[in-house]
Amino acid sequence: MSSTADETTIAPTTADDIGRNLTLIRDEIVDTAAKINEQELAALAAHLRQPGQVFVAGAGRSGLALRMTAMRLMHLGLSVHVAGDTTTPAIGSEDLLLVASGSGTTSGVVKSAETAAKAGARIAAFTTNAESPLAKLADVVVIIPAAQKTDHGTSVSRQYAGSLFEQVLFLATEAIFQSLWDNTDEPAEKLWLRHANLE
Ligand SMILES: O=C([C@H](O)CO)[C@H](O)[C@H](O)COP(=O)(O)O
Repeated sequence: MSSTADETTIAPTTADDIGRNLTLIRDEIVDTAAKINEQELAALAAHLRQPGQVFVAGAGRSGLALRMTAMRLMHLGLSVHVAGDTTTPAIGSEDLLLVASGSGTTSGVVKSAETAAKAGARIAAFTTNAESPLAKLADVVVIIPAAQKTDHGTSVSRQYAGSLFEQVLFLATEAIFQSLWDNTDEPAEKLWLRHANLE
């Protein structure tokens, strides 16, 4: 047994534990990804093809998933910024805010969407909740039918908090990137020229 600083006791973890949970997580991801409306994803992809810069915004792990998306969109040649980064400029009326929030209620994220809307920018949102304040602000919404972060003990997912949303969010944006890329003539070598050379 080991204990963490606040006295949570963690019993030894076996290979069986890990295998069972790999299967659980894989199956939840497959089931949830299959339930996404592909027309919604295509509508969001269409917004990414329009002129203008792309700004991504999300809190916590939702925001981290969108940071990965931002890198791929940059590889495709789009002008992409992450909300909150030091060099991120103001969003304008030509631009797109790509935003993700499982709950659709996280205050900083909703505030970003309100600001983008006031600036006349388009808003594309990923959320679990079609009735959320975030969804209501968005021009295009992709519903990921996963648990929200405070849906403890729900039948939708046995994983902790918003993990399933965040995992499927990542896959959904990977599918969008792959589809956009498929519809270019650009080989991987050309995209790679855009990858950071200061890392
Ligand atoms: O980091 C997160 C948390 O660990 C839930 O799994 C969330 O992504 C963060 O709290 C933002 O929440 P949402 O806006 O509801 O995605």
